Amino acid sequence: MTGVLAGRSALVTGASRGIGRGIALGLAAAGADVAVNWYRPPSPEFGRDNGADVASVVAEIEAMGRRAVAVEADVSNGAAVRAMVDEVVLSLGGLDVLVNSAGICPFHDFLTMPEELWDRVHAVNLRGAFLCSQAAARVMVDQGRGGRIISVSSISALVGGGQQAHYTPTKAGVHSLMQSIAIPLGPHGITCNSVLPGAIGTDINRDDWSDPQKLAYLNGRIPIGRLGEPDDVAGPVVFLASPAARYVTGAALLVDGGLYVNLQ
Ligand SMILES: NC(=O)C1=CN([C@@H]2O[C@H](COP(=O)(O)OP(=O)(O)OC[C@H]3O[C@@H](n4cnc5c(N)ncnc54)[C@H](OP(=O)(O)O)[C@@H]3O)[C@@H](O)[C@H]2O)C=CC1
Ligand SMILES: C[C@H](O)[C@@H]1OC(=O)[C@H](O)[C@@H]1O
Repeated sequence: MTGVLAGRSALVTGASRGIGRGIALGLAAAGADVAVNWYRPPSPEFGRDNGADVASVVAEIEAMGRRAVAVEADVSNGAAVRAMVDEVVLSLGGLDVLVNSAGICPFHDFLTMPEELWDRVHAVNLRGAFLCSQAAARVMVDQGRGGRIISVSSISALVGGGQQAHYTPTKAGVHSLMQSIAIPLGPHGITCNSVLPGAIGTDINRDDWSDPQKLAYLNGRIPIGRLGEPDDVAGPVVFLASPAARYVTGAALLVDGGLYVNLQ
């Protein structure tokens, strides 16, 4: 879908690596200028500093002839999110597409799960999607030319995970958020949808999938015959961002190679 997003400005959260990075590159390949969100943790115990990763994403987008800007913000922090959106509008001249991709999933047993971990996963995954969607929607409404809000939910919105009692409710919540905000934003020409990726190889599941048995099990359940890659998610997101999807709102699109339907 080369060029379908020419003249559009997009913000992708959590775009320093993984699925968000793939989406940022996909939107740029379709013609959009892209703001690349990343998060610098306050100290190493909260994660690594991925400043170098985000610089390489910006460079790749610029090499396609598109404008790109790196915007640092913790998506769970309302003031930081609103400042980020202001910065995007200043840098790119507006905002037409928001993709909520930032997310965390520190696997943990349910019985010993600390409240703080539950709160942090909800803050980044669900509160972050709310804050970014609200800030972006305010700009889109003021601009008066419609817009697109697309959230990366998950197959985990539909099924459980034994080590993911904190995570799966956030992914169900993210899709539910898109359904609810599709209603007030529809009259402004802003569509709100979610994509539900299945098993996509990124840093988020690197440790979990280091177990060869688990990897073989997952591979065996996917009718398409392989795990997903970030670029597999980018195509459906570009579609939802494109004029072709103008009448699609409040929808959820599984992007899982058939994993969900393959019970036996
Ligand atoms: N991989 C999979 O199988 C699936 C993933 N998903 C979802 O896809 C999304 C992306 O995950 P994936 O690419 O796999 O994971 P990665 O761990 O590779 O990437 C996570 C991204 O989120 C960013 N991030 C984390 N915390 C924050 C924060 N507080 N503020 C801003 N950005 C933050 C990271 O930024 P930084 O580099 O700066 O730390 C990074 O760019 C998540 O929402 C996840 O739930 C859904 C279904 C399947
Ligand atoms: C992090 C997991 O491996 C991954 O995230 C999801 O949302 C998928 O359902 C997988 O569980």
